Amino acid sequence: MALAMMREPLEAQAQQAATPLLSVRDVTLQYQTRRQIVTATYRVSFDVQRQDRFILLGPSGCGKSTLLKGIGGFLSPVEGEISLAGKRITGPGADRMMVFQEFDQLLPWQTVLGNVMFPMRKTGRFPRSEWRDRAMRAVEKVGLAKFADSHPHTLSGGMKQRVAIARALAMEPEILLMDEPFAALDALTRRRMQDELLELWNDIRFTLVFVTHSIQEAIVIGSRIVVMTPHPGQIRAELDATPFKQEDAGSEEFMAFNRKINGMLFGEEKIAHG
Ligand SMILES: Nc1ncnc2c1ncn2[C@@H]1O[C@H](COP(=O)(O)OP(=O)(O)OP(=O)(O)O)[C@@H](O)[C@H]1O
Repeated sequence: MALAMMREPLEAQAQQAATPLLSVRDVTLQYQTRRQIVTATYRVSFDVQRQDRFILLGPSGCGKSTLLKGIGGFLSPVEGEISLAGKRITGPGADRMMVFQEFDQLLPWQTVLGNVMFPMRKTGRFPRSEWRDRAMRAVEKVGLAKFADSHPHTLSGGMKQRVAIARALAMEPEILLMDEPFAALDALTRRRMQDELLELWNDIRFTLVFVTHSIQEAIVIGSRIVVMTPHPGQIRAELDATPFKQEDAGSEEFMAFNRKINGMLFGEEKIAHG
């Protein structure tokens, strides 16, 4: 009897472990404009497991940002289903936090700390007494403790992105959604931010869905890479990128993997000549 009672939670635990954190099933996403219906993604399916660094890679206009909007709950599929931990996503929620490319995603009248506390205030996710400490810990994690009382206009682009990342992670979301977060940075800062994001991941092991159209960035950041076709976006391939690190970027294996993805995106001809 006791054993039978114990079995149920174990089975429930096993089932939870087997359920992907995020499941995207046959999802078609569309925009209705005044003149026409634009199909951004067509019957896209993939699963994201806990602690994945999951990359959506594809040419401009293939629907990467639209998929993030769908996962964020800002756009509903016209076909298919997106679910988080087995529950259908029907709208935005604090369990999914987004970081964008734009530097102006911060509130200019709030300090760094104020910005990081803002979503806690808005959602009441944690007790009020914890907001400041939680925000400060996140600000420290991204190396901005000295700038906690500064306003966004006094910060560099990279620092603003760090604040946006701190603000998202401070909410302890189930998934961090990043839409080309480093695309507007100079090459050196971009590389540093990639390293820092990976350090943060090593530390906290969050689940990440990251949009980029840089093959190099996808390989460096990702544990899994979904390669999408041009408009309307579909899945061309799903690849394992765990063996590749930033420091391997010059290796033959890394370059061969890069060429393989390049071929998938731009056709075999480019591989032969590239
Ligand atoms: N608000 C909108 N209204 C109508 N069509 C839209 C809207 N936003 C995006 N689209 C269209 O949906 C398709 C997918 O756009 P999306 O921005 O998701 O692509 P993307 O892969 O993120 O591109 P990029 O890499 O250039 O950001 C494109 O054809 C785009 O023109």
